[in-house]
Amino acid sequence: QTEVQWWHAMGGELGMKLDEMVAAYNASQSDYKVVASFKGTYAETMTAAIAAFRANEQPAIVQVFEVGTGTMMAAKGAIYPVYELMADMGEAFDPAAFLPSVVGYYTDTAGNLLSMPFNSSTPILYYNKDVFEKAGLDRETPPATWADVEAFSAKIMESGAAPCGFTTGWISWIQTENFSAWHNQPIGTLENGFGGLETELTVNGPVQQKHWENLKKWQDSGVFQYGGPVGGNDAPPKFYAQECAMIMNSSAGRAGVIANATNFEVGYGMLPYYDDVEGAPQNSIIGGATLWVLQGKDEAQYKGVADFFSFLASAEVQAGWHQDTGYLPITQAAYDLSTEQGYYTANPGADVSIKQMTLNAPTENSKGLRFGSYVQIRDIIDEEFQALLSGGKDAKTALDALVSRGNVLIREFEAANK
Ligand SMILES: O=P(O)(O)OC[C@H](O)CO
Repeated sequence: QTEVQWWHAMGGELGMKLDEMVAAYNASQSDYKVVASFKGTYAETMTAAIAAFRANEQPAIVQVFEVGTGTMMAAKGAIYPVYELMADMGEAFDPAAFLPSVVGYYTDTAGNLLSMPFNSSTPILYYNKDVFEKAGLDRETPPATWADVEAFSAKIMESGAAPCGFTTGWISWIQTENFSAWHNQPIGTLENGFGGLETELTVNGPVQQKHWENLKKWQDSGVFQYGGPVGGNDAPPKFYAQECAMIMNSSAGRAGVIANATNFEVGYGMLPYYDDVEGAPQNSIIGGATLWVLQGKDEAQYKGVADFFSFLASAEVQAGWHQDTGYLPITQAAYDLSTEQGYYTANPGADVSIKQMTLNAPTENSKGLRFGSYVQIRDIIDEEFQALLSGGKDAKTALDALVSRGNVLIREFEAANK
């Protein structure tokens, strides 16, 4: 039996579902054994894999979050592009089976799919229906606009239904990147970096500035409680404990919500938007991760990888993963099967993520983003946001600093990868 190592970043409920999926694969055949190892956050997993590659101790498969794509694409000698792997191993593979918004994110300029789509998400809004009702709000109506979020939060806090209006995961991914796409504002030049390495960040526009200003104002008045840096991992507990009535988080937060929000009813809504911004709401962009194959393994292992990828992409497995976790159904077949199985009818709100992703045809501001060194730029976003919250900088100064510090990293990346 050939062992195939897979390093991943799925903790908590997501990790348990992943382990179940791997066990099902291992039980389904006897040639290969996939060994899944949890390596921490997305950033930690990626750093660990890069270090392991240098020491020739890399796994065959590593899960890398969407913002690591630029870095992985540039690491040419280290990666085994998935389209090449599947062809070399004689494994049938049709990239057209995946949704265009997912494939487009991981395709090179020649149209080749470089990494294996696996867990794509998009951020949505979750709210506490019971708290809404206690506050005299309609329990079936989530806020549509940021003005609604503010007004609903005031009612919730004044009535004593909950001490905080809302919290959020990922200031970078949700309140900056997706916020920009949702309002049809550019994150950077050259189609948010898809058009080439000579790109620059432009995420300090007036719309983003107004939003960061508001987040600071809402933090000061208690309407908003920050979910903490590193992905906003402190946000879900505030929602589960009914401290904050609303949370904006990954659609894949659904698994955690179902497991932990057991004594109140949860409603689902799209991300709020500012209704005075032309073109909003546009569409949200994907997050989550894909599976990258690393060089340096023998053919038997790569055959195992190819076989495992076919298993992961099958309609049954993808539909199960989507339904269990809240990740998007990344193939049309997984969506059709979920529909046929009655999943969306039985779980109202479970399709909010899909509706939001496909609300409008993507513009060059809302296809996603691709910048070099973006993992480090994410850290800069967190740092500048902290500086804003602590009162050290105003929104304009923080966003301007984010852009100029980020652009230095992008220039260095461009110089190193020309
Ligand atoms: O928590 P996930 O897997 O939905 O990913 C969120 C972000 O996209 C990570 O960059």
